[in-house]
Amino acid sequence: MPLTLLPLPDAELLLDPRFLPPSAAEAVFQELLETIPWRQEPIKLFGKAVMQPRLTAWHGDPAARYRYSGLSLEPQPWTPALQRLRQQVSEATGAEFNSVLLNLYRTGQDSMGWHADNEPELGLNPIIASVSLGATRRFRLRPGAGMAPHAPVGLDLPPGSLLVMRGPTQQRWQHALPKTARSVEARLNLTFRRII
Ligand SMILES: O=C(O)CCC(=O)C(=O)O
Ligand SMILES: [Fe+2]
Repeated sequence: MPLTLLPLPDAELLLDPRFLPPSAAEAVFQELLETIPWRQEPIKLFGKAVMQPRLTAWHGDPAARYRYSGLSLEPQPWTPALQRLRQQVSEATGAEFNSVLLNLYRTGQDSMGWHADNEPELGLNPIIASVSLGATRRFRLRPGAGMAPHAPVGLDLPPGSLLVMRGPTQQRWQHALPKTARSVEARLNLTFRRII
């Protein structure tokens, strides 16, 4: 299936809900669960170290160093599964990526708060390609500071889906992966990025 442009003002958001066929999505989900060195990292919140409510990993080319919420992350090397996914994502988007941030949401209580991926290392209008595996969770978007009001947007991201954020999306919008009270299995998300 092709990537389809979603109608959101001041954003370029494209979705292919079936980027990977179900069997391939399930296979790579299991492979990543078993082969990625998952860690729970602290972040600094108002000067205090707090554990992130999810597990993470950071892989990429050796030069793709990244500062994220007060952490300086050294990338781990590409694994065969990550290399394959990077190649497939590049073919689908026509873009090159030198790193990938992985997030593992173990239960509905794991989450990611409101933010924009607007770190200087990503450049002004970055392309970020997000692959989702495992349980379907709802991804949310809301206008950033200084933007015209807009109702919050919710997007269910099924396993094997590819969501592309590019153009002004990170300058104009924020996104989050909220907790859910529903009982859900683990979800794994990969955001392919280009660190400049
Ligand atoms: O889990 C998701 O879908 C979002 C992850 C995200 O926003 C990020 O890694 O910056
Ligand atoms: Fe993000």
